[in-house]
Amino acid sequence: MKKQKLVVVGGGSTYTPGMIMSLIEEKENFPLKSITFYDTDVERQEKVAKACEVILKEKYPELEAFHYTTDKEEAFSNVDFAFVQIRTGGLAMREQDEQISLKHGVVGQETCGPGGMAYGMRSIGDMIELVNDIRSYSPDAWILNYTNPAAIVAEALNRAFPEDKKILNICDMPAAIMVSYASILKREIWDLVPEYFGLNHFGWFTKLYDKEGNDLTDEIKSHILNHGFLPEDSEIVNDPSWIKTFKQVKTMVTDFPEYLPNTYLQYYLYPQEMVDKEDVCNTRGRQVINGREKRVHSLCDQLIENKTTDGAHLEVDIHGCYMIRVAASLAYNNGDTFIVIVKNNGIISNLQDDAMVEVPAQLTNHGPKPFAVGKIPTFYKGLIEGQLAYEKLVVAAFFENDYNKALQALTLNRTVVNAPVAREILDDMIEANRNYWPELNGNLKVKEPASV
Ligand SMILES: NC(=O)c1ccc[n+]([C@@H]2O[C@H](COP(=O)([O-])OP(=O)(O)OC[C@H]3O[C@@H](n4cnc5c(N)ncnc54)[C@H](O)[C@@H]3O)[C@@H](O)[C@H]2O)c1
Ligand SMILES: O=P(O)(O)OC[C@H]1O[C@H](O[C@H]2[C@H](O)[C@@H](O)[C@@H](O)O[C@@H]2CO)[C@H](O)[C@@H](O)[C@@H]1O
Ligand SMILES: [Mn+2]
Repeated sequence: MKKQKLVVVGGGSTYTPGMIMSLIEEKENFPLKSITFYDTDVERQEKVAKACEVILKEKYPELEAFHYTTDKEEAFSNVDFAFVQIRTGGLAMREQDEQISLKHGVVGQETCGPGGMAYGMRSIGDMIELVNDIRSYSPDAWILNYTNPAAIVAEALNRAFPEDKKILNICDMPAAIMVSYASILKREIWDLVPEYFGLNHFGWFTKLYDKEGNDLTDEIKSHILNHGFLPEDSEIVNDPSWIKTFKQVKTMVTDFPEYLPNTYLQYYLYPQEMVDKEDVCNTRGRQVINGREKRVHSLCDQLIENKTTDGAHLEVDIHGCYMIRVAASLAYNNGDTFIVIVKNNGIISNLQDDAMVEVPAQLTNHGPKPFAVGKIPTFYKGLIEGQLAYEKLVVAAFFENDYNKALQALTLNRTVVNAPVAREILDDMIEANRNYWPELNGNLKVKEPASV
């Protein structure tokens, strides 16, 4: 097997140590020659990189090189794979997105509703720049992207690079849900074969089989209805916020029993309930700043100080393994099936061709070969088309610097609906994102005529 040269973009991410542990776990499936970290934040990356150096020395001695850099040429020259996981504006801007939305009585969330729009408008520019940079040094590398909001990033990258067949956007949420299915069924996640359709963070499992073709869907549904649903992946198993989110799946299956929902649908189907249970001073972004970020940074400090992994709490997680198994299937033509984000082109036959949909696809060295979904029923089609229009309008607002398209987008979003509220949120988001968003023109609010 050819050994791969990998660059992790966003080397300072809180997910990087988990990714490194997963690369070690998966070294037989995806053997590496070299790993380089690239980040724009020297200090943030250095802490994580120095810790990863300790892990790699002990657990990946056969790795020929490990570097970290803020120099694009050094990072992107001659690589086979780029794993991209950046967060433009950092977790501080995530918290602000969530708080602005909640102050207007609307869902405050990283990728859903106004938070997703604000984050999307921040991510797009950096992602386009990164793809251009990677392509100028490694024209043939696979670019696998986790950067959120993946739905909006995928739409924007498809618009900016329509001919580039080696960019693949993915999300770990369907896989994390499948980890819970696997636990219910007392099986391995990799033995399960899903049927799934939707947009990113907006989809449904229609069937779940094992590799022998046995249909396990009803067993999962009745388990959820009778015993509820819980997270099982190591990263989230004990996280109270994720536990609440997974528990909400029972309500969704009770109300809409036809298919098994992605956890993110809770924000669109029960927006008021989601707002009511939030604390504006302790949004999810704040919980991550005080939780995962602190935990990862103190783990890094411990590794750097002790120069050994002895006594360090290091875990493999589905987030890392999923990206790596996707990469392995592309690199070695394995033809394994994964849920990924691709251009519709008839996969969902009653949805427009240019939608970026999330569906199962066989991954070979020629890229994803998605399986046909066929016609989807009216309820799902209606929900998806509204969300798709919102996503496309956000991307159009970015590319065309168009205030009115941004306003249309927010008004269409199920978490907002009221146009005056959409306008107030948009204006607050513009103010908060002055350093990140392009300037939007054409605010057509008609002023009251002056009285005569
Ligand atoms: N698709 C998925 O299912 C999925 C799952 C988990 C996380 N994510 C995404 O992964 C990303 C990382 O999340 P995190 O919580 O670890 O964030 P983080 O802020 O801890 O890490 C992101 C890193 O990216 C760096 N960065 C920012 N802009 C950059 C740029 N232009 N070039 C290079 N580096 C840059 C930052 O300095 C930081 O070190 C986010 O976009 C998050 O939403 C996606
Ligand atoms: O609120 P956060 O920052 O904890 O999570 C936001 C991300 O949530 C999903 O990723 C989960 C993933 O599903 C799970 O397996 C594990 O690895 O944790 C991740 C986050 O904790 C979602 O798919 C991402 O898009 C979100 O960014
Ligand atoms: Mn995701």
